[in-house]
Amino acid sequence: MKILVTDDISPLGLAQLEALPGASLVVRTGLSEPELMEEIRDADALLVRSQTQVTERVIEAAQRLRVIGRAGVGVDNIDLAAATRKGVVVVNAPDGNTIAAAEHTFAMLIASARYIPQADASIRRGKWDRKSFVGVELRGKTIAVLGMGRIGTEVAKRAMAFGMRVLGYDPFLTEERARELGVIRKSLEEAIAEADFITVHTPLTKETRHMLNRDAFARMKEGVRIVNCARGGIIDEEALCEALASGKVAAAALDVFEQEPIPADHPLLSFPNVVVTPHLGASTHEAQVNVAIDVAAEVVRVLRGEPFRNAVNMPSLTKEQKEVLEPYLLLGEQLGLFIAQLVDGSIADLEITYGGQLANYDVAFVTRTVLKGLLGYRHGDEVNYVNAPYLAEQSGLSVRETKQPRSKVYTNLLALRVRSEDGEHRIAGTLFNGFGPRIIEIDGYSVDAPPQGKILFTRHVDKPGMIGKIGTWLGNADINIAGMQVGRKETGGEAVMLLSVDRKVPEDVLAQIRQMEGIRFVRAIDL
Ligand SMILES: NC(=O)C1=CN([C@@H]2O[C@H](COP(=O)(O)OP(=O)(O)OC[C@H]3O[C@@H](n4cnc5c(N)ncnc54)[C@H](O)[C@@H]3O)[C@@H](O)[C@H]2O)C=CC1
Ligand SMILES: O=C(O)CCC(=O)C(=O)O
Repeated sequence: MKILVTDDISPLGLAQLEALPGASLVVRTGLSEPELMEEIRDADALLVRSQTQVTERVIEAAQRLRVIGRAGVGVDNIDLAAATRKGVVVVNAPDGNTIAAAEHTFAMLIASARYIPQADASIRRGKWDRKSFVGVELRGKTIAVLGMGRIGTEVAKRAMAFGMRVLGYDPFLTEERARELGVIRKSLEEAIAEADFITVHTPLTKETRHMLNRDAFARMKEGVRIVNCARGGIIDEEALCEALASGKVAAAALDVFEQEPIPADHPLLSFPNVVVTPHLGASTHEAQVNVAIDVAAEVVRVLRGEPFRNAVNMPSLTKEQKEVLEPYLLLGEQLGLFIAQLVDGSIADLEITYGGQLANYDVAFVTRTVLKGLLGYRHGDEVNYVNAPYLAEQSGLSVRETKQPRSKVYTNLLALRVRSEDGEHRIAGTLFNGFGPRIIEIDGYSVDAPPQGKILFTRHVDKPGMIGKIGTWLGNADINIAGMQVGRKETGGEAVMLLSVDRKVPEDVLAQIRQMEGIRFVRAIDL
């Protein structure tokens, strides 16, 4: 198993990966895209920080890749859509560098308010200039924190400790949470218009790209100070240069840039009131150990097939969710796999009904397992929990989830209905206390069978001798029957039968059974 590491990641984290049986760790930093494409070809896992650009071409070149681990928060250097398409799970380490980034933001804010780097440089040039570096105090000033997530919140707390009035803008910041933190909740327009200092802490997304643009700078106070320790691109650098040149912006402190490394002749570097660092927000010993240990543990979990917490391109389960939902994950996949084998032709739509207590949970992950079972039957190993929803969408399958919390018959119910060119099929399952997952209904007939193993499923006329004849065909083919379940709605109507068999019923035996008088439908199911 090859684990490729292409950025500087703490050896304390990598040790966990080296300890994996059969793992071979390959550390190669500073690779060009073609070199990375070559190196990733036979890799099972890739670990990066922010430097490696994991492009679509790189992901497509990988033949065995299962996981990309990002030792840090931002994943804008990874083509998530390409990873999802390819079924590669992307995990990050979102908690380990929060404090490092918040403290760096404050270091930058104070450095720019008090001209510390400029004064330091002046002394080193042999001067003792006390007039050029008169700064501003933080106490009593207003700071706008754009993005009140982990880092923004820590920055807000520190700003309050300095006696600042803190305005918070974040679509997910509730009034209650803002009050709890002592932050004044504002719209983006209000926040940037009132602030003496503006600091950004959002990810770089389509919405946040150039969030601070010409228009935004025009609305700001004269002499505002800007800090960006989140991502280059959230601030339009051209607009910032204009605002610095006009004096609208008194100072800027930047750790991140639209292009990294920032070109030495970049116009921003010509402003003496701009303080810069080379993307050092997470560069503390503590943070680098934290993120390396966290991300390596996640990658180990993915490689071992264990549940992981911080997936970026699929939902993760909390410990509590996992405890409740785990048996349904298996049931969902088995029901999906079962119904896929009942259907002929392409499936147009799928309805998943969550009934009883199950309806009260976030069932997104269960839906993924159903899709994996359903699509995996036809597309094989190419389908996994990461790309199943994408592949469903690609194949034009419409998926509908319905919830019926008041299901009276079963405490929990998971039912699938698919519509295809040849009609409709339905299957339902539940979890019986002490008996595990059971199939309880197929095409409207009540049954009670475990969703596993090799099964012969028939729908036939309910008349004497049918079961015996089918049994004889199986006996002639030397196929042992391990269990049997029958179900019918009324005597003499139609019945269904599920025979657990020791090996899959081959096509020639199916053909013989299919020709029997009274047989309506027969399938060899392999779960
Ligand atoms: N300079 C550095 O070395 C580091 C930079 N970062 C950057 O900081 C960013 C934030 O990190 P965390 O606080 O840990 O992430 P987080 O996910 O906890 O917080 C991000 C917040 O931004 C908010 N947000 C998203 N879109 C928004 C929008 N359009 N307007 C306003 N708010 C929006 C979200 O609701 C969320 O609360 C990361 O995405 C990363 O790019 C993180 C660590 C180190
Ligand atoms: O890996 C690094 O040093 C950068 C950290 C960062 O930008 C992040 O975690 O988003």
